[in-house]
Amino acid sequence: MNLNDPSLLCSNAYVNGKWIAAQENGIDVSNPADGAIIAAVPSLPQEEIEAAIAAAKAARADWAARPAKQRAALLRKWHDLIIENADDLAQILTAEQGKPLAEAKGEILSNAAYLEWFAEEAKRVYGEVIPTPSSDRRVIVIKQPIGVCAAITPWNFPNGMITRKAGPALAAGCPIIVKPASQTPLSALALAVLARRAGLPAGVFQVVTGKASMVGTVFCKSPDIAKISFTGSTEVGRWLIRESADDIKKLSLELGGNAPFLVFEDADLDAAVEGAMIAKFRNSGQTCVCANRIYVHESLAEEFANRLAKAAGNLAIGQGTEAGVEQGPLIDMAAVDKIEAHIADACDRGARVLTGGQRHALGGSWFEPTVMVDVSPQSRVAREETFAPLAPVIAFKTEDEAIALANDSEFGLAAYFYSRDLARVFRVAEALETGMVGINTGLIANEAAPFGGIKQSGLGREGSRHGIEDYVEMKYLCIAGM
Ligand SMILES: NC(=O)C1=CN([C@@H]2O[C@H](COP(=O)(O)OP(=O)(O)OC[C@H]3O[C@@H](n4cnc5c(N)ncnc54)[C@H](OP(=O)(O)O)[C@@H]3O)[C@@H](O)[C@H]2O)C=CC1
Ligand SMILES: O=C(O)CCCC(=O)O
Repeated sequence: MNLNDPSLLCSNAYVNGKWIAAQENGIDVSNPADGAIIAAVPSLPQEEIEAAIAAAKAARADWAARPAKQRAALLRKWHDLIIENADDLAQILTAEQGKPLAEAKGEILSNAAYLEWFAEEAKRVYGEVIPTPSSDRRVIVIKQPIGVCAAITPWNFPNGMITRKAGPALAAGCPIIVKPASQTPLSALALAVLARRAGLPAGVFQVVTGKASMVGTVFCKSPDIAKISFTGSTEVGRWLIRESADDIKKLSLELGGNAPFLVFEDADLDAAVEGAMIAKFRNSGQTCVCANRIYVHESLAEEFANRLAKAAGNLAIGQGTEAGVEQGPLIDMAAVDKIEAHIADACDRGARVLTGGQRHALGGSWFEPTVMVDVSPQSRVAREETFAPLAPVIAFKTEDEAIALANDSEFGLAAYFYSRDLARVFRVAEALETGMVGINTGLIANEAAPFGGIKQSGLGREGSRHGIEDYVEMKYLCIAGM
């Protein structure tokens, strides 16, 4: 890595304003492109996680008491430093995660926007005065920070998932402790370097690294953690609910998706193919809102699949650091095993591979972008999140059938559809059982929008004015004797 500011490549955990170096039992961080070890971060013992919680608890009252404008100014400074250092942050991200540099920089810039957004939103956490049923009383609602928060973040957006959670927490007046994915802690630690540089006080923003189950248990069992925000697998989300049930802890959960992508007979086919390319192959298919199953009206299915296969077959594959590369390696070999299993299962049920279907000649965890047709709706790929570059095309006959297929899932994060019929646009959008719907677009996340799911895809929303509500408690003041 050739960084303008080498101090951003930090392998120390950040607790109470101090850096903690790895001992001999550190966690190796490797580059998925070549397996090379980039760094080792500490596997912190339980006492250090408890120390981080104690530091956050100690910092809480001062942080919450600061005027929102002051908190906003610090968040804004952090945001500006992230933008200034975006090229270095992108190199660190690509080195540990594999995605192309341009995508890495896109992640950094588009998610720094959440810090800016919530810095502005901090000043608008309004209460209410409610007219009462009796004239001698007044009802006032105030909103107060929820308390110390913990965030557990995944490897697919190692930078963005942190700013999305830290932004609203810090804006609302809550200290936050982040436990990044063990595969990608360096982006989190670089953010800590910049948070410190921006002037965020000790204990207000901390990054701990270590064994996930231990850290998760300490967060869940600590009476001093008021809320946990998690992005990752549904399985771990479920575990967090169970583990924190005794304390009735507040949870925001952004879990698995299985996004349907529908193309109706009145769709603009070029636009639909372009949208599917983004919705499916961004981050090599490793996003929770990735199109997982593509339902196309039977009159267009073959044509759509052929065009999609052509576009997918043209994607430039290589090291994320090479200019022009559009698909990096998958995060690890388990991801390769999963896509292979989904392809084999679909083929066993009669599907045809139009492009891809194999490990890429580059070896390692690279996999060819794959498009399949004649996929059975019963296939694993239609029922489980593949989290890899596999686009299965399934034909449908009627709008009702398409909606029923789309909704036939325990997940409800994102859905996409393409149609130029206004009445259908509203009908389908309202019928889809997901928290987010992309209509004639394959890209839906931005800081102004409430990102989140229904069903088993999670709880809470990130972004928009709603995002800060997850980090405040409402208190009702009943004033009598007026
Ligand atoms: N919604 C999304 O954006 C994501 C969805 N996924 C889905 O999950 C699948 C598996 O990916 P995987 O990385 O294993 O996802 P996980 O849910 O296991 O990991 C996400 C985060 O949770 C942490 N974690 C794991 N176990 C625990 C625990 N017991 N207590 C507290 N924290 C825990 C991980 O830490 P550590 O890294 O140290 O194990 C990581 O920081 C993917 O194939 C995909 O389907 C995965 C990532 C993101
Ligand atoms: O995969 C996720 O967990 C978030 C996706 C963010 C985005 O779409 O930019």
